[in-house]
Amino acid sequence: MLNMGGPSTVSETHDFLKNLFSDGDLIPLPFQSALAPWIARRRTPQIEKQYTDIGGGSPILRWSELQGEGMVALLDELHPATAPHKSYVAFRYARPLAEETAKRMKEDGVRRAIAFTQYPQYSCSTTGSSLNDIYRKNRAGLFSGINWSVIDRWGTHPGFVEAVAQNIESALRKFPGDNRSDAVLLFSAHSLPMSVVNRGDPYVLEVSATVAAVMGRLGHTNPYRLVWQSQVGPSAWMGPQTRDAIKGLARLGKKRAILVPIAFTSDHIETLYELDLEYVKEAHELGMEVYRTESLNDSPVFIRALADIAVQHLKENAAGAPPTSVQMGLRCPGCSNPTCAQQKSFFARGGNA
Ligand SMILES: C=CC1=C(C)c2cc3[nH]c(cc4nc(cc5[nH]c(cc1n2)c(C)c5CCC(=O)O)C(CCC(=O)O)=C4C)c(C)c3C=C
Ligand code: FES
Ligand SMILES: [Fe+2]
Repeated sequence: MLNMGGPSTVSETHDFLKNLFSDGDLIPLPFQSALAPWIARRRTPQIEKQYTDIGGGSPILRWSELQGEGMVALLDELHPATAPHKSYVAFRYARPLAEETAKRMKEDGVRRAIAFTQYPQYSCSTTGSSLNDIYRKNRAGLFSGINWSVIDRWGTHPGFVEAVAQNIESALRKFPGDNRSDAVLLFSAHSLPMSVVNRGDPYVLEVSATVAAVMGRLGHTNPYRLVWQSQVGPSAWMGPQTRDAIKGLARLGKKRAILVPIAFTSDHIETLYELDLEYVKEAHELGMEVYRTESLNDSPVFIRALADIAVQHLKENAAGAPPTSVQMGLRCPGCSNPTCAQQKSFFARGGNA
């Protein structure tokens, strides 16, 4: 289960940021190995405060383990042909990193693994970076003997869409029935630099597809927009920004909105800090009544969806389907990262198969 991870305790924040700013697949910097520690050190106090304010760390490891355990328990029932199943978490920037996971998999004698991204929508900066990481660690011998296949995206899977829709419906019930339908649904996803969007990264399209599927499932009961949060630094990022959108809606006289985090499956500082402690509060000051939908966290509908996605993948695999999706084979038209090409051909061969 691939994801970026987060510092489980406040004191791990610096290492998390150092790993993040060292990732050339996410943020290519000149003199990266010198600049990354410097930027990380400078940002640490501010980000440490945010993790302190949300309860002393990121809950992502706890949620990932719970989701993984729930998923494999269902998998043993739904797909006994490949049982027993076991889930491992591999984070890109926090413990457990791929090295640690590789070691545990080796100890357990794993021969067959699915690299299952926990980002619903594909971006080369997220899932792509995690796959590049596994590829590099494999080249260094850490995953030797393991055959791989990949679940690279699942942003329109009906079970995932259902889990999000149910959380929206319960948030909407916080408004009295007669003014529920004028509440604006603001789907909010982590933004991307325009340089990445313009390289041809599929994320913006895929997040839009999730939003369209969720609105279809809800029967278009409410007006909605897709907005983008958490941009960092001075360059141009995908917009409109979530904060500006809320201000704009308040200016237009809108009184009610629901914020829907749509590109991340568990709580993190963006939901618990940025949305809850900043934007919801600011909206109230502007006279709006705003709630946020629950993150998927321990949603049984979501855990069932993860199992269903894996079962579908295993069945297709048993029927002779290739180890990666057709879509994963295509590099961004503007890609100049040689690792992307090597990684794609490695996984298309089934890893070490
Ligand atoms: C699926 C969501 C995400 C995409 C796409 C994404 C792209 C992306 N991010 C940065 C830079 C930073 N991101 C940071 C934190 C961060 N990013 C995501 C998700 C996505 N990022 C999350 C969930 C988090 C926070 C973890 C948490 O607990 O909330 C940070 C560090 C925080 C900070 O210093 O402000 C940076 C930096 C880039 C450049 C990028 C696309 C190229
Ligand atoms: S950046 Fe998208 S494939 Fe390389
Ligand atoms: Fe990010």
